[in-house]
Amino acid sequence: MEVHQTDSLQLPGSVVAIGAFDGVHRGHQAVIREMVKNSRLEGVPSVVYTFDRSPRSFFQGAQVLTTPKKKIQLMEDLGVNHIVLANFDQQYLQRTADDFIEEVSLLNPLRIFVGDDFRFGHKRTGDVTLLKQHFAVPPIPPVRSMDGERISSTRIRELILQGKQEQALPLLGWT
Ligand SMILES: Cc1cc2nc3c(=O)[nH]c(=O)nc-3n(C[C@H](O)[C@H](O)[C@H](O)COP(=O)(O)O)c2cc1C
Ligand SMILES: Nc1ncnc2c1ncn2[C@@H]1O[C@H](COP(=O)(O)OP(=O)(O)OP(=O)(O)O)[C@@H](O)[C@H]1O
Repeated sequence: MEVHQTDSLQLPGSVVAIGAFDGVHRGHQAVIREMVKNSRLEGVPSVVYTFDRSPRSFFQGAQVLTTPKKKIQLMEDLGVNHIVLANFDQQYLQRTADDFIEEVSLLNPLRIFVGDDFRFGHKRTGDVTLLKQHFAVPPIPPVRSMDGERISSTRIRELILQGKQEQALPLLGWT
């Protein structure tokens, strides 16, 4: 697996998943597995586009579940071919939604895997409706825990803060 900075990777075809993926929890794993499976079927490389720091930690000071190093290792274990690791800093977050679409276009994605609530670009102006005007975006079914609740990084952070590690760890699914 190769790790790239922003704007440095160009591919003639690919399948891409985008997101913070903090914790690489069971929901993230399902998305990435589906993306890797799809890339193999299509015979193109799989790419995860993510950030060195989760936007939620940058803006809201949220606890970080996985360091970039751990995130990269977990992605590698899932069979991902390329990671684009953007430095999520003041300069990067000024990029507009169109700038982001232009960068992702360098990967020539056949499909982009993102959830319905995915936002991108300065002040979160880009959404899935805009992304769908440029790329094919298949639906992603939510992965839920036994109690029926959607697994999320936020929920795992809350459980850890409440000292409920025994409930948080099974949601991560790699410890
Ligand atoms: C180019 C770019 C610029 C962004 N700028 C902002 C921003 O100005 N304000 C903000 O709250 N989030 C910004 N974000 C973060 C997104 O809102 C979102 O958290 C991120 O794309 C990860 O998506 P996810 O939360 O679905 O994993 C930006 C994201 C990208 C890719
Ligand atoms: N439980 C889940 N089931 C299916 N897809 C998921 C699940 N959780 C996250 N994803 C998808 O994984 C990608 C990355 O998501 P993201 O990093 O925003 O995770 P999150 O757990 O929702 O984070 P947060 O709680 O911090 O918002 C998105 O495309 C999102 O839709």
